[in-house]
Amino acid sequence: MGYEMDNILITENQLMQKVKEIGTQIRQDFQDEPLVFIIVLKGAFVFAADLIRVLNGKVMIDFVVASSYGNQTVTTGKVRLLKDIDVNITGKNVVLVEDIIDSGLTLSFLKEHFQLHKPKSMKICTLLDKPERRKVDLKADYVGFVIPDKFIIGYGIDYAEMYRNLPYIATIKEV
Ligand SMILES: O=P(O)(O)OC[C@H]1O[C@H](OP(=O)(O)OP(=O)(O)O)[C@H](O)[C@@H]1O
Ligand code: HPA
Ligand SMILES: [Mg+2]
Repeated sequence: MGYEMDNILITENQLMQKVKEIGTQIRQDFQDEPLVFIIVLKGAFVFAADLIRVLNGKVMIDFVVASSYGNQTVTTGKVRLLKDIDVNITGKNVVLVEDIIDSGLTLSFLKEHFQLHKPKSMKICTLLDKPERRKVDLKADYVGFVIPDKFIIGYGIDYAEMYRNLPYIATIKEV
């Protein structure tokens, strides 16, 4: 038993349009204040690469690597922080950039982790939100698309490390 791509859920054009909208909104909210984007790898790398290029003004970026799914379609429940940030975020406006919030465990772990650094503000920006599967109470400040309870792939997001290269978001089916 395995999985393969099923239907396209969000097209390349829809993604581009939404990324522009989110970028405009963030800049409007912070005006000309400098921002630090913390990008949650691996999944958020494609979304973040597009997002930072539609954002005007001063933007610093850094990366964390967090993993909790492995080769499964359900969370292991254990978030492993494989790489932490290098930049100093104390007193800075921070935006955590994620590809998807599903159970919410990854971001609630990271949010708590970064609050210890005492940033000036911390916002959560996610391309996709799957609220039906939440295990912890977590809300994002910027959400691209609210999606149904289906395992998705593409645009940086994987199943067992595959499919990150797809330019769209698709569902998978069991075969
Ligand atoms: O809300 P949650 O249930 O925690 O799920 C969301 C997280 O799961 C995925 O990461 P994953 O652990 O698959 O690592 P990856 O980014 O390297 O694919 C995704 O990129 C998010 O970081
Ligand atoms: O739907 C998903 N697809 C891929 N990775 C994920 N991590 C959390 N939810 C998902
Ligand atoms: Mg993954």
